[in-house]
Amino acid sequence: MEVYFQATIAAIPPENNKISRRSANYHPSVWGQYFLAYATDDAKENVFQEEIREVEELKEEVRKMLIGTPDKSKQKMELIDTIQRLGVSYHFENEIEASLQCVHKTYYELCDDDGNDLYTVALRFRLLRQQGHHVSCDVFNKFKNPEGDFEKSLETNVRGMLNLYEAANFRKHGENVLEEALKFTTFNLESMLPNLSNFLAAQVNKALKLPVQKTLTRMEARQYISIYQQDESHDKLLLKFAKLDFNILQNLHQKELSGLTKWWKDLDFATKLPFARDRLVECYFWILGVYFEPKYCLARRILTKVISMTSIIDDIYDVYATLDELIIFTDAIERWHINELNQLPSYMQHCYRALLDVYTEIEEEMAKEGKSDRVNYARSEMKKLVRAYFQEAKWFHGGYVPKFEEYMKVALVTGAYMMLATTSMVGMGDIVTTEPAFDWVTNEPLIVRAASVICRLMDDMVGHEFEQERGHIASAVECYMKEYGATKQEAFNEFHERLTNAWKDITGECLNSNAVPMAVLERVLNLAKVINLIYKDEDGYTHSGTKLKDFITSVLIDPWQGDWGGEGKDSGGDGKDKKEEGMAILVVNLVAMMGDGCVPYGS
Ligand SMILES: CC(C)=CCC/C(C)=C/COP(=O)(O)OP(=O)(O)O
Repeated sequence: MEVYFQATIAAIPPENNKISRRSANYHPSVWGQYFLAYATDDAKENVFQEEIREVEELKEEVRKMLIGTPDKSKQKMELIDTIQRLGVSYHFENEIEASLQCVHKTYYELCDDDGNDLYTVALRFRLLRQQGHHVSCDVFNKFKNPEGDFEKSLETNVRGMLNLYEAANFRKHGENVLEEALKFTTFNLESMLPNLSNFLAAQVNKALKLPVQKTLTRMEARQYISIYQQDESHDKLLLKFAKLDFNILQNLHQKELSGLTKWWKDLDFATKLPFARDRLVECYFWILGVYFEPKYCLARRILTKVISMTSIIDDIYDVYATLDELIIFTDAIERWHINELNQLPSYMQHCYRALLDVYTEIEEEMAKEGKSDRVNYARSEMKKLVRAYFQEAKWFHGGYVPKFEEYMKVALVTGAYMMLATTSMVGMGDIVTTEPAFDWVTNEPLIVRAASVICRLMDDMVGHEFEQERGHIASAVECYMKEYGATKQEAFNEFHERLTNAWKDITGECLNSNAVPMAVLERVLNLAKVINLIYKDEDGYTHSGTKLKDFITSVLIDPWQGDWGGEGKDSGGDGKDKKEEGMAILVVNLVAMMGDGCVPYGS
């Protein structure tokens, strides 16, 4: 590595006194210090002991309901699906896994018994694949006529069609029957949409926009609770439990975010590095998509700090720094030692110190569990990322447009998903076995490459025009168009195909999880889901005042209001006012309730 940097330094002229810098004019933070207000308050927490007891009781009732429903029945499948969509399945992981294993063992007989009940066959298929169990898609062939087309009679079966659509989204490569099913169901669901009741139309619309395969648990819970309570046959107890649990998790997350806001405020990047995106809350939401469960609070805190630092570093490389400064900065990160500080310009010093501090803190945390060796993997991935940032900076400053594959080789790293996938495992506790799991993830397994492809292509498709205007390295779009003499539309068509393939790769890898546990694969899958949510149609992270602000409000600010039984309403509207309405601040002592060793930040 050192030889590489010496050679580069020699080729670069000395620093110019008149430095011309780019600017991206990023908007300031949407949130400022809003979440500081949610700091832990012991006095308030004690007030809600009653709610804690109630939720615990409801949880046990739901558990009984789950255990009491026969494993192989259609009712059990529906109950599991509802529990998962309501966002409460993390309480019943063992019960659900045991039940689905049981179904998996007799899968083909069960599908035979279902006859032509498409709804149940498709639901079972999806639930099993979602859980990482491989089952064959041949079970759908029986719904085709002798000509090889799906039966015409299915076209009026909305619920069957909807389940087949959701199942088909869990296809891997080479599953033609599912390819056909996806086309068939998408076309028919779109055509029947104007004639459906409001209740069904809401479900179909939601599925067409985002299939279950790509939904994030907290976002899905927020939306599905609304849908479920409109279903006349809904279970009141389950609905109440889902709403209360949503509020409790929201409260835990608010408190975590309060602690992180304090950390961010003290760093004061907004003043010291005003050219950079100030997006702590958006970064926390990103990582909340990766893991929301209380047991991952340490992992969440680690990864939020790392992604927030990455965002700043990305802007240093992409927007502000001169190439000369980047040479020294890249070298300093490679050496990773506080002694490097003095040679850096003062704005870089601030970032460098904060970066080293974050990893030192992680190391100290992990040492308590005897797992500090994991941090070496994370640090080395950060160095790899920064080397790739530097490579892109050299391309930009040299006016070089790489060939498409040459670009992708570097840009898959600069998307940061390889680094984040590795770092996501650091704080996950004993589910990760240090050596095999970290050796696996740092060797760029297919699932991590596929998530990186999704990240890079989605980012470049929505961001390339804005970036080119202010001066930025050629993106995948420009590289592809230049190399192949293609139009923008042709480039986009190619990228859409690559995105579809990447999702199939991810599904396939989740069904072959021999190398690492499903809990680890899920983090990578979730990273892909987050970029898909935030970067669909626009760069919602950089321009975070619209779409992403609404997502954050719905998951992190608006609680569910009273009337837990049936007609409870989605609070909507201004979260701050609602927050002050009593139940809105469900200040619960989560440490006591979850009993999982989760310590809120700062305590
Ligand atoms: C996944 C991570 C690290 C998220 C943090 C924020 C970030 C760097 C987003 C991509 O920004 P960008 O569109 O400027 O990225 P790039 O410069 O790589 O195109």
